[in-house]
Amino acid sequence: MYTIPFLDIPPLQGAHGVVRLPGSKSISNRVLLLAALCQGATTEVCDVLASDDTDAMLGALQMLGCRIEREGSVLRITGLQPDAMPAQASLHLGNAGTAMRPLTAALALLLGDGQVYELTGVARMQERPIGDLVEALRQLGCEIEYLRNEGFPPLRLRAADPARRAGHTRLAIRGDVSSQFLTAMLMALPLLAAERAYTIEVEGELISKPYIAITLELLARFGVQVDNEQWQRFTIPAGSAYRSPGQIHVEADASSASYFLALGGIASDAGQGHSITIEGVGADSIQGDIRFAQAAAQMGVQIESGPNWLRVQRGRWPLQAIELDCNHIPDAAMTLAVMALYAEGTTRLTNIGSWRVKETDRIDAMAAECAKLGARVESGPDWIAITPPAAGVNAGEGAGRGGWRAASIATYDDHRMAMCFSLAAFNPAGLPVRIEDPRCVGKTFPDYFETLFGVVQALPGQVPVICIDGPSASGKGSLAAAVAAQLGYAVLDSGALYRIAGYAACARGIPLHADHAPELAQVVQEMDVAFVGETILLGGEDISLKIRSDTGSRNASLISAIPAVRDALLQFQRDRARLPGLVADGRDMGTVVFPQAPLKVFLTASAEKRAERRYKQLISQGLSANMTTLREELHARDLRDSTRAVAPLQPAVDALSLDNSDIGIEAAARQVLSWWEERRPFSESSRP
Ligand SMILES: Nc1ncnc2c1ncn2[C@@H]1O[C@H](COP(=O)(O)OP(=O)(O)O)[C@@H](O)[C@H]1O
Ligand SMILES: Nc1ccn([C@@H]2O[C@H](COP(=O)(O)OP(=O)(O)O)[C@@H](O)[C@H]2O)c(=O)n1
Repeated sequence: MYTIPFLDIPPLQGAHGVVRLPGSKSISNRVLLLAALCQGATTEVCDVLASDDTDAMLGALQMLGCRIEREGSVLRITGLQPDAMPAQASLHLGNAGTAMRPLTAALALLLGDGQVYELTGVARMQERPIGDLVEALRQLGCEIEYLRNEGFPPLRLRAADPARRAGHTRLAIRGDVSSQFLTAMLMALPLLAAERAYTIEVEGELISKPYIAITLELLARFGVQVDNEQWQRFTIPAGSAYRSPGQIHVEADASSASYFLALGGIASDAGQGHSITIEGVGADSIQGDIRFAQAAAQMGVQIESGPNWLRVQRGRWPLQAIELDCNHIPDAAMTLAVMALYAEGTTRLTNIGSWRVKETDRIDAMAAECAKLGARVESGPDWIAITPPAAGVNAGEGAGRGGWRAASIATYDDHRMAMCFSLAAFNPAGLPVRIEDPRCVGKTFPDYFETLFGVVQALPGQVPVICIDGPSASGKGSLAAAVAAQLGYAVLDSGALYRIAGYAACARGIPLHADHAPELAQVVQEMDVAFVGETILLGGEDISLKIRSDTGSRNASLISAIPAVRDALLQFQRDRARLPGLVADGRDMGTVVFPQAPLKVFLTASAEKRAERRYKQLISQGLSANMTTLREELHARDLRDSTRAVAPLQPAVDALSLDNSDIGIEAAARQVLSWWEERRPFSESSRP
């Protein structure tokens, strides 16, 4: 997961490969609660989603006394025993609607005398309505107080008054704000239905029926058969009780699949034999969002499917604009809005009023961010219409007047905003896209960007590379790591490669001399190197520290002067340029390996400072060091590195110099990041 302030996605071109998606959030949180409501029984839940929202549910269940054991991808959950639940509890449910609503209902019915529970969440959760659910529960005699604003969490629950509850077996609930209210009641009422039936009347048109279908399907798997009369009246028969299915499998998230269905339709060129295969969810899914596939197909995407897989390719191109009532796919419909950026004509999505009460007001958010990209957007209380930017780059100010603009996309703490807008990186203008606060995908798909980068290709030469070259111990490695951490980029420590090469050659007894160039190049080609975090393995042997010794440094400097060795390492280094970007440090990153890099830094520090730093570094690593020999060695190495015939240490003509003798690593990183920012197109162009 990228836990950085923003993630820049370079312009992308193609997509091909296989993705396995994480478990469905809707199924995971329902199953976790249902398993917890099977008193005393143990349920094995396989492939449950690991995310912020499921963590919120699991944390709450654990606090209530539920036993939860994890073994690989299986969670073993032993149901709550009401008499063993704590007298008081305060549950923080983040921004997880799928935890807040059903837990409110189930706990309101479960609480016994003297028990008092408080349920709260993040600020946005405190703006998400829950009044209709509370009203429904109050019809059953439940005691629920609003602790801040009427109609919104946080809530305080106390035991229901049995006298007031008696005789109430019918209740009404609104169905037109959030289907989660009905889901919550459907999951809670079986706790009361041992002796009498309960009936729920839905007031108003029921939105998001597919989510209710998931609820009913899962209730059936846990032994409760609900009678569904036309989606308007639901009866939980007398004698209902939860029974653990023993084991249950969570299918992959169909809403998450929408991004990859769109991706294939936008970027997997069938002519080149490219496709995106999605594993873990398929045609027989119980999730309503699987019907996103039909909407995508309507826009021209080619989709094949089987029981547990989907395969997708680009069909019609550009995509076809559509007009669609999206009530059946409220979450996945956001992906259609971004696909609309690649369609011919205006796409109009209607009946999406529920977008306004989700993680953010998604209609406003979607409108604002599509406009930043240059699209023309209109919207109303429950609809949005998007006309894509013209194909070129927008030179002027203002949205909707011309071509594409490089935008910094605000994500409003909404995972779906972040995932949707990653697809804007395929814009025909070849502009990068900045996704602010990419960590928000943790709500349902923590590794979304990693999964995306695993199957997409950047435009040739468009993976950003920042080069940091300079003399020994000037701080290149530290600076590269600090800059890369801020941007979510990988690091190439090219010096380590020469150190490893020197070590490998010595281990084979080959003199580090130009006379042995062919054998040395051969050794380099055969090196079996693995980088595991900070650890470097050569043929399985941990050589991380050994190559940092004085001898390791000298050997690296000697072998690196041999052209055949440098040639042998060239492609390997270039191949490290991977999405979303790379920071490369060494001697010739800017001059030889990545001559086209958009930012090259030549890092220096005084000889005295460098010797001191290296001395301290070696001592702290437990290696021996002597200041006098270190100074001499550094001097000799600088001389050798900068006077050798091939790829000598020297600044690239377009490199920026940074002397960090008197500034720390953080200040140096700030300087490099500010140079980098100057080279990014977002600051001028993303003003709406
Ligand atoms: N700006 C700085 N100020 C103080 N110490 C630094 C600075 N930059 C790096 N160092 C320290 O100097 C040592 C050498 O830095 P390193 O990044 O390994 O240099 P290089 O990769 O250029 O050989 C490390 O112990 C590091 O913590
Ligand atoms: N791109 C590079 C990186 C390192 N090298 C060589 O490899 C040696 C060790 O590199 P390093 O970056 O680990 O050295 P330090 O700066 O850490 O002392 C250098 O002295 C160079 O001779 C190179 O020739 N080209």
